[in-house]
Amino acid sequence: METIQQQLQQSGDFLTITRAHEWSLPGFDFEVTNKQSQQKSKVTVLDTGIILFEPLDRQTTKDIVLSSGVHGNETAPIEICAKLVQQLIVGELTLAERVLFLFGNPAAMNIGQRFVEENMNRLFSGGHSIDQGQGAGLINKERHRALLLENTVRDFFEQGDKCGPNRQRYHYDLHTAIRGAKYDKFAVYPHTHGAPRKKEQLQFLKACGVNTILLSNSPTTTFSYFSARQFGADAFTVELGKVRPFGENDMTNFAAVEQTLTQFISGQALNLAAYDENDFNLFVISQIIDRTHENFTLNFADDVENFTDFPVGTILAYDGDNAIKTQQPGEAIIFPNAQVAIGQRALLTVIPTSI
Ligand SMILES: O=C(O)CCC(=O)N[C@@H](CCC(=O)O)C(=O)O
Ligand SMILES: [Zn+2]
Repeated sequence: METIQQQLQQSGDFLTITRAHEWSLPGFDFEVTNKQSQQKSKVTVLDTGIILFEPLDRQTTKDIVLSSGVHGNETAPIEICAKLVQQLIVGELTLAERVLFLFGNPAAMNIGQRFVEENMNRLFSGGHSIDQGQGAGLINKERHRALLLENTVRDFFEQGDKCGPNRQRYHYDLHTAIRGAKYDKFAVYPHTHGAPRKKEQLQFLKACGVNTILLSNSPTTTFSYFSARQFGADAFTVELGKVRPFGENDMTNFAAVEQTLTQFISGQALNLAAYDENDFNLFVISQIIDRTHENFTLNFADDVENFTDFPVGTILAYDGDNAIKTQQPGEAIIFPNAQVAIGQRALLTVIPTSI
């Protein structure tokens, strides 16, 4: 019978293998040879949904994490990453840098849901071990998985330091949003604790088709903030459109991100456009509204899009008896979700800004 390794080497289809092993998979490694250049790379499967690519016998300067499927129903980024992984395994894509691909929550993918028991993107920076309403500690599989992802990213960046000097660390955590949006693709730039925001990163995101950026100014338990804060990585949550089931994404919408990630991984020149603030829609997060009551309701329709703004004083939501209102001109809604667990973020508001 064909082993999992043989299956992977022949098909390159790591996503199917990952989905067949929801919570764990014994590790293994092998070498691949690029069909054009004949350059060799090492492929290491560390666990289910966790696969590392390392160039052999050549210098690297970048350590790149590409994560997707931290929310199981956000399929477009999973399909984009699965294709890159496949191309690398079958030797059709040049590898110039160390790249770690993470498919976050395979069990949630299989049920077509955001999560199984708990929203994994609230479980980083130790969120996996604190009481968020259901008890403290590693009380469910998603908490174990978040800890594994944390440890994997830590090991990846630390190992990178042994691969050469002057390294740069990156983590793009790819998502799609529940609602449609006035700006189809956008990114959250995590809190930098005073460090300047990097225009070059915004230029890179623009090349990916993402020119709307939300600047966060507070710590969070998201995956991108974890990598930025713990390891000094240039890290972003990148929203690539709207949630759709597997197979229903119009992949032509993702040509720019696919091409830019391909160039990035394979060391091709990116030819980034010069930074011009007029090319971007920049917002800063204004209010973070948590659901603190059982009866939490949004005061606008389900089809109101992300980035819709409301006049000052508009009631956006009721948290129990507390009416939550817009406070500033141009204040717009992002990620509204009345169904989140009590204690979790139910809505963000943003206002236009500049850097
Ligand atoms: O559309 C929604 O309501 C959620 C989409 C999503 O998963 N967004 C991320 C953003 C993470 C961040 O703020 O960096 C999330 O809510 O986890
Ligand atoms: Zn998401």
